[in-house]
Amino acid sequence: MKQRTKSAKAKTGVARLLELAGTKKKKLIAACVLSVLSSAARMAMFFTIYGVVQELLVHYVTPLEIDAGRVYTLVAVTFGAALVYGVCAFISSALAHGAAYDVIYALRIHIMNKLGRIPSGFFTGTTQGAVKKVISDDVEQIEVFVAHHIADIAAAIATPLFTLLYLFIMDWRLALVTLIPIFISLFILGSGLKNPKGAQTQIDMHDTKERMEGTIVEYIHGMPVVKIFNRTLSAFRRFEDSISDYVKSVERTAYHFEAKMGAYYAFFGAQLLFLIPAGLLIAPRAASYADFLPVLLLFFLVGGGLKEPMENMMSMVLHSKRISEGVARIDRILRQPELETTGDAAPSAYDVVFENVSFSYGADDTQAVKNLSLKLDQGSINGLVGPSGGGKSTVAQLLLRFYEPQEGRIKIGGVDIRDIPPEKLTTLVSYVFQDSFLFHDTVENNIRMGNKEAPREAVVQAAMGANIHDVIVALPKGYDTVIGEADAYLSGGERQRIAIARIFLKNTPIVILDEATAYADAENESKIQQAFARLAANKTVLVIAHRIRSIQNANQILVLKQGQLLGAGTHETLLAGFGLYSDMVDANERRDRWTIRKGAVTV
Ligand SMILES: Nc1ncnc2c1ncn2[C@@H]1O[C@H](COP(=O)(O)OP(=O)(O)OP(=O)(O)O)[C@@H](O)[C@H]1O
Repeated sequence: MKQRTKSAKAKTGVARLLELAGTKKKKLIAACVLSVLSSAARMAMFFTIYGVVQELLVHYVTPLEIDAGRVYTLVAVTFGAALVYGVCAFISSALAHGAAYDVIYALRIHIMNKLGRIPSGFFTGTTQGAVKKVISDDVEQIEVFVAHHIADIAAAIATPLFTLLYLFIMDWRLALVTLIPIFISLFILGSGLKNPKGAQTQIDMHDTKERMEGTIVEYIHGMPVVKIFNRTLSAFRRFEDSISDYVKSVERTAYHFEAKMGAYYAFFGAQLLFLIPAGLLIAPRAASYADFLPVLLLFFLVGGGLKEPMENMMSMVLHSKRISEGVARIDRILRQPELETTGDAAPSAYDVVFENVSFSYGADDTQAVKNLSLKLDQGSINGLVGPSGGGKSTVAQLLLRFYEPQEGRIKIGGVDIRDIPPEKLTTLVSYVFQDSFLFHDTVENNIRMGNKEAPREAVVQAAMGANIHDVIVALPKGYDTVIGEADAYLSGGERQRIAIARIFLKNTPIVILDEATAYADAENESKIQQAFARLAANKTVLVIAHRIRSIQNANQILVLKQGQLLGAGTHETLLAGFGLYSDMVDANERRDRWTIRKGAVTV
């Protein structure tokens, strides 16, 4: 495994892409061989046609001497070559496409598996967008490359090589003349691509395109906020500006390459321009006009035939930079450090201990948790309170190993969580997020996320425990209703109760509830509170709470400020002896007394 990572590090660009495509090499090699064969058959047609033309021209004054047998054979071979060309091109393309889809399927699964092993803290808002781009766009680019370019390259190298060899044998002078426009056009293209200004215009074009795509996604996501604040026009202006920036960068690139690309295309197909004068010069010196004319015609024909494979090669070279960037982005994910597990322990007790834990999100960030030590007894309910930004969510995420602390240890039942395999840890700790994500799937499958093997009855029991069963059965298709489809609208509190049902079904001995009542209305809140009370029975529970009311009966309340534990105790002991806590309680009570009367907020 280590060796694989080492060799993976050594390769970049197309070489790395081929490595990623590794398992499909046989199909790809077969596709390349068939592509070369189809190209060879295509070129062979030019030579057989040349044979026919030669036969007819040599005997144009004595038609009776035409070797009909040779002509028929050549015509038959031409048809045969056309057939070989068609069949080989078809099978080669089918194999390359098959390999490409296999490769991108395997690659997407590989990336998804890897994502499962990366600490969850990796997935912030920004990385989510980047990961989405890698899995959809970059992997898709690879499909285009594998399906279309790899086999083309084989043909693009083999066909001109063999053809030119044959042409040199036929007439080396005309062969050299055939090469002149190709070399001139390649030189023009190369100088255009190498020019730093040209390279910069291309980079700008890609950057502005990415910015435009980002703005489009942001604009659509932020549409409700834009509307609420009536910022449609200004938001739209930003969106419009990003499109116009992109258009301008495309224009700049087009202007920069205009003359060069024009010259490139003009020369690339300009064999006749050079062959006609060369032919006129050589013809008078040829041994026989009837012998030379078919050769010249052959060069006319084949010169054009050389164009396509070489153009494919050019297009591959032009695309290879984008492919390299995409492969580098895929590798950035594949090379993310994974959660390291140092043991295979399974704790038999479920108390939680933080021992001198310190953590900061980045090297330059201040510590979100500072030398924190705390204990949650098995089967106890613990409230975690403190000012916003105090580190409450960070503590919960450290217990889930979303991040690794830089110092200290976290233990469950006396076992360091680094010694517990991640798949085991998820069976010990569950987390009800503030904003739980529901998949576009049936209600039943969404609850079953908690336990894939659970029978329908267990799913229903869990929904009952979470106080959501009645809402589910009232949906158009009950438990089979697909969440998010027409007539299957669920309120925020209802969605949260579905998330709680998941945790019921998962039935872990340790549960973290993150401000789960923050958005609920009074009715929802009491239903959620009941659900929590049932869920918490006999479990070690950590409630991250903004409402002191919801945790004032907890066995222990922990007060966290700027990442430090400032106090721990019951509601009563903290109230009696800890100023910050009583201030928080006062503030909470004032907030809970708020009423809105006749449009005025009174305290
Ligand atoms: N992904 C992150 N990257 C960098 N810093 C972060 C990240 N998440 C949180 N922080 C910082 O860590 C500190 C603690 O944040 P945390 O979310 O744990 O506090 P909190 O007490 O849960 O806040 P709140 O009650 O507002 O949810 C804050 O200064 C915050 O800005």
